[in-house]
Amino acid sequence: MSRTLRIGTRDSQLAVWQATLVQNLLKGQGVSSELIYIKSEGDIDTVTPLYALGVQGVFTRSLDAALLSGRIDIAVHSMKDVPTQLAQGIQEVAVLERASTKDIFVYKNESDLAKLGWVNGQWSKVNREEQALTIDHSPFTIGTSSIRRIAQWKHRYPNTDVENLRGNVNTRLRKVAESDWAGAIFAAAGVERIEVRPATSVDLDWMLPAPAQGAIMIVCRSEDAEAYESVRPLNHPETALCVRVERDFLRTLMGGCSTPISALARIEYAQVRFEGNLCAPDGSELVEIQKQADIAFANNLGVDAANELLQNPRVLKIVEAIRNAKG
Ligand SMILES: NCc1[nH]cc(CCC(=O)O)c1CC(=O)O
Repeated sequence: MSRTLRIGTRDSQLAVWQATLVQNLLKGQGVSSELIYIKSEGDIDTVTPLYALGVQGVFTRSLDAALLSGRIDIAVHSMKDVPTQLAQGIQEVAVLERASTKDIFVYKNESDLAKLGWVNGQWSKVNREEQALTIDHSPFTIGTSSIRRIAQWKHRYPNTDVENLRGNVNTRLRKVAESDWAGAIFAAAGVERIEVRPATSVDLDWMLPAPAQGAIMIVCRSEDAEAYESVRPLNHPETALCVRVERDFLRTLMGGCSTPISALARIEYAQVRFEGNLCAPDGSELVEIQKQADIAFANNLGVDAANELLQNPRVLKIVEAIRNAKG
């Protein structure tokens, strides 16, 4: 293809890193491209918690508009920020091989880790009631604006105060460093890609990530067959399958991003192993599910897991609580 593809990206360091990766991969396929920077609503308002911005796709809508108006040919997204329902006229082209899916806790004082149950380099089982006692009377504050992280954290550690923490990865790292909080939660993929993961951090193995966390998605206009053909070879089928299962789970339970719904699918020995959960926004309830299927039969795994959960009256109550919290 002789055309130079215009790659739309947000201008945060992480977004540019991801778009440059795509540019380099395309170059390897003999496809030339240039980066076009587009500001998103999520970058302009860096104060309001994401779940309170009230619209879906705060990081993706201006890139969608740039695609549809022909200013750019493809857009590169952190896939977990992309609404499960793509905008009309836009299609998924490729999902790159996934990086770490984990959430991590960036802490200030090592002594706080023991209170959280991190003993001898691993997470011990904690019991909500015992935990309530452990960090009772010593105010324990963490930073995050993710309703999903807040709910899972508070489910495990009920006596935590959570402070709003918005902005791109670098801004958030600086805010934590300047705060008097115990620490804050980040996606490992984000801090590892741009090589700013602090040594004072631990993987939150007990927390399930956002659907599609750690995956990069490339989209183009639905009718742009040429862009599709050029970019499609970058697709990593195993990652694409796993993130589709995770997003099916989210969409079937209740469409929308920034909900306290988590999901992770992994391929091991030709099996897709799926884990998902949903939480009441205040962390008081958590219901989880695990399911697996042979790769060849895994297409409906996310939908099936969600439908199985929806048979449970506790789940229906949580879904209701999530809807009301968003009201
Ligand atoms: N919502 C912001 C966002 N979108 C993607 C990432 C990190 C990279 C990824 O998870 O793919 C982050 C930062 C974070 O959650 O700490």
